[in-house]
Amino acid sequence: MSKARASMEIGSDGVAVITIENARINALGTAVISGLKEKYTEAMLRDDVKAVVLTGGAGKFSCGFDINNLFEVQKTGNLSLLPDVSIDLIMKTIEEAKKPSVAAIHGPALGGGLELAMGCHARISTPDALLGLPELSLGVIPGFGGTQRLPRLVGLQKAVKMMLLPKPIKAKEGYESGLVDEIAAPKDLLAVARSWALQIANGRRPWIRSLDRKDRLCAIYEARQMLYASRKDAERTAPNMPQYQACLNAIEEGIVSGGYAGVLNEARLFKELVLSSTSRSLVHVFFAIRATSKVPCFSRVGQKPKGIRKVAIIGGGLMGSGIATALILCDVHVVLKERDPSFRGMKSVEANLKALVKRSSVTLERVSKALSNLQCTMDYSDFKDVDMVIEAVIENSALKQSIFNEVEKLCSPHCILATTTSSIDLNVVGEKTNSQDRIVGAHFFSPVHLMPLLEVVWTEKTSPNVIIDLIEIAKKMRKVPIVVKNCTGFATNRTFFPYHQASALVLHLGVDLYRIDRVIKSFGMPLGPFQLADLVGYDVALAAKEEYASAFKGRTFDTSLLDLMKKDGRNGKRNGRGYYLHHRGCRPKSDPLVQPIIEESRRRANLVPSGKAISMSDQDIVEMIFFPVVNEACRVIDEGVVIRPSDIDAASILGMGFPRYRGGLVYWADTIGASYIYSKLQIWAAAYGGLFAPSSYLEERAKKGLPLSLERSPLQSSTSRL
Ligand SMILES: C[C@H](O)CC(=O)SCCNC(=O)CCNC(=O)[C@H](O)C(C)(C)COP(=O)(O)OP(=O)(O)OC[C@H]1O[C@@H](n2cnc3c(N)ncnc32)[C@H](O)[C@@H]1OP(=O)(O)O
Repeated sequence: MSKARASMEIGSDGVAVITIENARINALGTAVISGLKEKYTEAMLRDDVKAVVLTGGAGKFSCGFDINNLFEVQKTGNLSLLPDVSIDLIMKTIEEAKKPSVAAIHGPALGGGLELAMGCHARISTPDALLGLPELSLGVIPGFGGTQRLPRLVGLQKAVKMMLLPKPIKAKEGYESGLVDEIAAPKDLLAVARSWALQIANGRRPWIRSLDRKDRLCAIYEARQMLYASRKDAERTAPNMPQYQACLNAIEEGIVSGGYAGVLNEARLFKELVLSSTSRSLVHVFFAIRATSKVPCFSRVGQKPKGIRKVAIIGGGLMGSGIATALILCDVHVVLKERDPSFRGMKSVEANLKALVKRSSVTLERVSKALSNLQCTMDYSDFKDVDMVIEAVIENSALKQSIFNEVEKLCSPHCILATTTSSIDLNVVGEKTNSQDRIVGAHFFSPVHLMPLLEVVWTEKTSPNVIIDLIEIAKKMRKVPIVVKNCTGFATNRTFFPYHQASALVLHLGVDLYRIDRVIKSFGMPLGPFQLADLVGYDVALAAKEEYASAFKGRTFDTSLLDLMKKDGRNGKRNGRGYYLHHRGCRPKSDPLVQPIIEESRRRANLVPSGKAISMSDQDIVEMIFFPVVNEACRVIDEGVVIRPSDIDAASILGMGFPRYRGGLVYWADTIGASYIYSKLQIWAAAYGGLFAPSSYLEERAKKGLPLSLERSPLQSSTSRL
């Protein structure tokens, strides 16, 4: 790994090329920032330098301020660890310098990286460049002048969109919106940038300081109207995220009081936000998500993935067709085996792709390329040269066993045998094969082509090579892989099974169903538990309930609610009648006719013999529903089902929709404290039984005053092999 620094090369044309160099992504850490300051100062002093080209090494411009530094500031609370980049480096040293700078951008120019480029007097970019200000996703706002320069370069509307929906744009869009001045082929990038720099120095092109520009800004009253609308939108779509309103305030201040005042105000707001709980949570999530694929045993032995190019999928149902869609979109050749000659799976893949085009997630060109990777079949003749088979048939152990028994004979001895089961023991699935070392679980979340999580499930017999290959393919599919040990429900579903049970219990204590959904939604979940149950369907919920009841005896809450709902002809969204009434194209509506069913279920459960509803605050509801979930997460950690506690944070956000700004389930629990959670669970366990019984891990952490997220040392860990 190269040293973090800025290097400088001075050409005979009088152009100094200053290059940001920091590992793979050129993060702007303190060494790079002081290096840039030093090289710029030298370039300004030297008579043989007429102009500067600023670029990044290793095919990337810069992915922004080093997030490790943000974390350090949050950990210590020491704001003086933040270097003065905005005023000292970008404004005074680059933008107001006596020699012009041109940014030569390739690869990502994100956050502080793009802000550096906007401080230059022109920007040349290769077509592959990615330009964006994703700071809001870290709970802060752009802090190197981005809230001021971007609107001045691309106009207010575009700038607000780029900051609030922090999805980077490509060079072409950057050029069309005025952010990029010219697009150059990678081989010509430096030459074109040099030529621009010299032309600006010679007065043959305008010397433009972005912060001084006014031509792209609209009148103040118009800007205020636009920002007001964005504020209203953000109040709805990003509640509990102060960075959205702060960003809009920062932009407005710059429009009203001018760029310099805007930059000063932005720096002040940035510092406030860095120390906010939202930013701390989001920075934690940034690292938690990236940590999931770091599996200690692989780094120890240095295993490398073999590369999966061709995959066979058995079953073209919802799961199989979703996996096929995701794979062909990342250029993996897929053989989709179906039983039905009408190839319904193929039609579902086409429908998935069509929906993605409608959402503007993919282009038609990409769709036709993806479809050329798909081959449909009804037999196993094309399985000989596949690198991996993914079985995606119904949850039936005998069927799965016979499939793998057959497939084992047809495929190469190195072919990975993956099952999508969410409930059957992997050892049982592979029982009829001689290839238990190649059997692995690929637990996708539905809809597969949209959901970002993949649980990679291993047994004692799974070979580490197989796991590393699955991690690799997950990353290729742009999914976050979480490596989990084989157990009922794996990590995510198992952790969240008490969520539904506790919600039902709260309902049976007399709390209104729709209130529970409202409270949980305002906590930040995308849907309340009962609306979710309608969406998933009752058969799935009933099957899961049975499974958990037998796997985790004495820890479940038994009610007849779902049976009564089904008896009344209700099956959730599937037939339009559940806890809610579902009509196509309309929001789900509460249904008063559900109340007698609930009453009957309450009567049977007899949790409150007096029949008088227990009075609960919104906080009580949240705690009673989520603390048992935290408790189960403790067991999952303790049993070594996940590699590290933060894997649960990533899984809870990506698989279950736990609010990202709360940092994930375990992180959130630690903000409350193990001992409080433990004491609450003890009280509820005494009153309502095993669903709430505190786990030994929680008890230990509570009594020792330790956070739940504190990792055990490897020697103490109960993780057996990974
Ligand atoms: C003051 C300023 O306004 C504030 C800022 O600039 S805040 C920073 C704003 N920038 C960002 O948010 C960019 C964040 N990074 C990304 O979006 C993506 O990492 C990327 C598009 C650059 C690359 O994506 P991808 O190729 O999938 O690789 P990814 O796994 O995400 O990252 C590779 C490594 O770079 C690290 N990394 C990425 N951006 C980083 C950053 N800005 N600081 C520190 N590390 C960073 C990741 O942690 C990861 O490290 P690891 O290998 O040890 O896990």
